[in-house]
Amino acid sequence: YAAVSRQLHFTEKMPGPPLESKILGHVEETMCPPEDMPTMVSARFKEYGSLLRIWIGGFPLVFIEEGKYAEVLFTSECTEIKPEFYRLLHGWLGLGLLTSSGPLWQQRRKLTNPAFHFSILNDFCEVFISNTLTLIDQLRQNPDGTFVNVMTQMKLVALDNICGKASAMLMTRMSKPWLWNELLFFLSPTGRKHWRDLSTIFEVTDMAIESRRHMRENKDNHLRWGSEEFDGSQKMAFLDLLLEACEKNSVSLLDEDLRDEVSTFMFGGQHTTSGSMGYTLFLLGNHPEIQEKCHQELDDIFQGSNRKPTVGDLQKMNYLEQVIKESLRLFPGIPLLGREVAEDLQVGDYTVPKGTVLILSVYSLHRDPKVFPDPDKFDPDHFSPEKSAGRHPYAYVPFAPGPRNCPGQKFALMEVKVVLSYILRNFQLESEHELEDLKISFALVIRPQKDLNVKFTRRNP
Ligand code: HEM
Repeated sequence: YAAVSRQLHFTEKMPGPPLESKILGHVEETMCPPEDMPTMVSARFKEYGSLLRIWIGGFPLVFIEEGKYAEVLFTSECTEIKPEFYRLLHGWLGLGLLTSSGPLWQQRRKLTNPAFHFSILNDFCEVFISNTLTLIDQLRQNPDGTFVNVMTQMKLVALDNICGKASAMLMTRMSKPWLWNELLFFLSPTGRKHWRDLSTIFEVTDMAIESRRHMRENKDNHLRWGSEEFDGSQKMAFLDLLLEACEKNSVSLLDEDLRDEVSTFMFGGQHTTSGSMGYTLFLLGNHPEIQEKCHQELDDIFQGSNRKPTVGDLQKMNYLEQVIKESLRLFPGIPLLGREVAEDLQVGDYTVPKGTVLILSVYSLHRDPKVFPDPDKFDPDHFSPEKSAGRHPYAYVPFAPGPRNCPGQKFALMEVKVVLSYILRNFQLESEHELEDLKISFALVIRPQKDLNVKFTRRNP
């Protein structure tokens, strides 16, 4: 009670909608369906400014949308804790890297960090290329001139659909406070459906772990990673790092822990990346002049050859990189980032008391007209070297800065570049809908409300 009154004391001073009931708080925000969330959040910031508080079920939430506030959030040592609402993901991601906090998170982060070393990334380039060639073959099977939903097409494995549903469930659950209780949730029809989706996900993750374990046990099966012998290599993908740690007993990892981490990487690595590719294709499909500049850049690099890209080629795709960054600005994979404040924290003129949840709306931050003039326009020049120079370092944070940033960001950028450059070398894109007509929802990831249909017409590289 003392902690709640203290939070009330400090947060009452902040701008925000009037508090009619301290118990229920701002129920309309809680009950807001995911598709109304972007409008609701923007309207609140417009009304109260770039720092505001709301109360939900007796707890304050402080929303922020400006680079200077984001800087405080991500540079403070007391903001490594994931808020209570991440608990709603525990049934799926358990206490994996994304959802855990404290010493457990520190240990796992340290353990998996080497999996993102640049030498590992370079090895992955080949994997991306071979998957993309399959995708290009699939796209070629669509007759020229038919529209394809790019979000479905970019989901390179069917499982991603289920991951999408499981993540959307988090928002549905957040909008129905009676489903926050685990027992009530799992007794409800929505909860039972969620469990069925999760068991499919778990079947696949368990299979992946088992088959990798089996491969490791049969070292004579010529299993190689990159160019080095598998068991003598320092270059290991993340699952190998975890399995090796289990074999050497250097950390204690139960089968459930392995499953949590595999699910976390599957969710973190797949859904966000396929989303970024889908939005970028859609945006290029309704901006022919920008698409033409990408074609030009790629034609200059490949000179009419259909050879595979090298890591060096990818580094030369500067304009395509600007396009990808701009697409992540407009549609950041994770639109809202939450952190619990472990100590009182001074944010601007206000003290955010210990235990309060701070939520950065990355979506609103990235559309700040003071930083990105004409913020709703798709303009890759926002990321030209000249325009990027001197920009507030926390004005653009699609991968979240600070100690809990995305470990897979380089991996993701490389994957997106490989896939998009291949598609652009082979096809001309045309989107069915205009950018202005695109409505999005805030699930755990950002989702389009309608299919993003794009026409792929073959072109000669
Ligand atoms: C365009 C693609 C991606 C975007 C936009 C993205 C974005 C993010 C963001 C914003 C966070 C912070 C989440 C939070 O604090 O709640 C995060 C965390 C994370 N991401 Fe990514 N991500 C992408 C791709 C990837 C990939 C490819 C992987 C793995 C291969 C990955 C693995 C993770 C993990 C494990 C975390 C949790 C890190 C921690 O809490 O220590 N992500 N990502």
